[in-house]
Amino acid sequence: MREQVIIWLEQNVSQHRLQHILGVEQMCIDLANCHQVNPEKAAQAGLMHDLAKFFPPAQLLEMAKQEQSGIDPVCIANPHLLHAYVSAIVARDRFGIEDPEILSAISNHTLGSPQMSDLCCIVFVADALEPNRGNTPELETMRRVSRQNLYQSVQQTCEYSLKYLLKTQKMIHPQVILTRNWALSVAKQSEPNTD
Ligand SMILES: Nc1ncnc2c1ncn2[C@@H]1O[C@H](COP(=O)(O)OP(=O)(O)O)[C@@H](O)[C@H]1O
Repeated sequence: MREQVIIWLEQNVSQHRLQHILGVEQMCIDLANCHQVNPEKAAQAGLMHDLAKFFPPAQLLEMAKQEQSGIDPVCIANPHLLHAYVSAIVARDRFGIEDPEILSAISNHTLGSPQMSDLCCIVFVADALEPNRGNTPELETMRRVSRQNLYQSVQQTCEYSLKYLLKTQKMIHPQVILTRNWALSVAKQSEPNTD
């Protein structure tokens, strides 16, 4: 299955994106081991999180509309945001993934979601923090936190994304704010992992 997905990715995403995807896959495995999550599921979700990354906007909109009636206005304005949701559709229809936890982790990797599972949290933070994202002090600190407190890591990842969107004057999808508020509220209650 992994080989099949990689062959498909080689034909459907850039080399640069494939390196990112493999970085996410590996970081998902590491974080899953760290936070007692199933590493095979985490690896599959990481490997398939960006299947639709290079689908054109019209295709993303069409595929999303076939699954759900109401596409929200921010996604209509920026259909690229739908690549996470559509990647889950491709994982299901092209690769036969039926596990709702894996499909949900793929679907939520860009915006997150309040009450999301630990598997979802892992893919969400690994997408932002895998090694190919760079080695700034801020990213290094965030990587440390991702091993210690998954919810604090989700909070930081949301804030990192929000800072970027504000700085570059991009439209903000409100779901990331809901995710950030949820993660903030649970972060303090969760036990730090002293690994
Ligand atoms: N809350 C948000 N609102 C609007 N755009 C967002 C939001 N979060 C991420 N994006 C944008 O959506 C695109 C996809 O995000 P992401 O899946 O994290 O992609 P990448 O792996 O390319 O960074 C990026 O251009 C990112 O800036």
